Amino acid sequence: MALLCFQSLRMLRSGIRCMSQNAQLVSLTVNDKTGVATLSLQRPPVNSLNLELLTEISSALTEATDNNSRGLILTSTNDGVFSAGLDILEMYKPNLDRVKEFWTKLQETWIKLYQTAYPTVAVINGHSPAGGCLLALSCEHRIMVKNFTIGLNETRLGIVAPPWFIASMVNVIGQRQSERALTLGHMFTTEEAKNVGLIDEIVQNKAEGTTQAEAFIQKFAKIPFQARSLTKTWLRNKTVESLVKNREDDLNMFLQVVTQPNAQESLGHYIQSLKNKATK
Ligand SMILES: CCCCC/C=C\CCC/C=C/CC(=O)SCCNC(=O)CCNC(=O)[C@H](O)C(C)(C)COP(=O)(O)OP(=O)(O)OC[C@H]1O[C@@H](n2cnc3c(N)ncnc32)[C@H](O)[C@@H]1OP(=O)(O)O
Repeated sequence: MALLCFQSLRMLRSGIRCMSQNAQLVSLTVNDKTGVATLSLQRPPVNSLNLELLTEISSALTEATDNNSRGLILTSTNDGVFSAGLDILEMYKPNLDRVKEFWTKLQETWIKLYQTAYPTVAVINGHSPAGGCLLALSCEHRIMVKNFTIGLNETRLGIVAPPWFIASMVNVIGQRQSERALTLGHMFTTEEAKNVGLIDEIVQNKAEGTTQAEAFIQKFAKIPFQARSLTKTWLRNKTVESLVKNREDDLNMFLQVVTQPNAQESLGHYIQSLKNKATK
């Protein structure tokens, strides 16, 4: 409690204000001087995206809009893992009602993040496989700390990246590079990701990443907000519409693929291999 008060006091002095008071799995703060919001994922141990975390991310994105944020930095409180992607336990031997809600919330969160009116920057301060990579790809600018990995590795798990995951990558690195990366399930090192254009900047640490992210958002200070946001909407509309118009089909396809016995078997082996690795 004392620590909380001390932290709040320190944040107030530096002009950082806490939003999302009820959130537990994310923190949302805003810098009152710049109007830039920071959304930090904080679901230990690896920010895997379960229904509850997705719900909090989605609410925080709306709150940043309602608060007229000038920009948003997406990052993790865990220096080591940005996000481990979708929580595999949501997809393994799933409860049907819950897994439907989970996928629908994932769709909603992606649509919101992909279309925010404000500029978005991912400060990728750790590994970022699969759904973690999707979050980063949905931002407008990606800054990554050295010595980590990022990519859409679904095929390695025996599952398939849905078309909107694929489109998010194609829009950033193009068809040829995406085809190679996705079919192999390749995880790029920070250096490789920079070379292929998957990320825009390499930094030494999160603090440097945050400074660079603020500088990126500051570039838009003199660009009229609505002109910018409408341009972004039109640039991204085709990609988003392809999901918006087919959400039910996408959900059904996901349920069909993920409940296949061979997909369940692959997920089961994968969970076990992660557990074995963790206990070594
Ligand atoms: C139109 C429709 C098309 C069809 C759709 C069909 C199919 C569905 C497509 C679904 C798409 C899925 C995308 C995904 O995001 S799948 C998830 C992919 N994620 C991964 O492969 C990452 C796995 N994790 C790791 O590689 C590592 O954990 C790490 C992120 C590099 C971090 O390493 P480290 O810090 O060393 O941590 P540990 O490995 O020791 O893990 C700690 C702890 O966390 C558990 N865990 C890790 N990742 C996940 C996860 N994604 N979900 C749930 N749990 C995870 C791990 O098991 C350890 O647990 P214990 O402490 O209990 O042992």
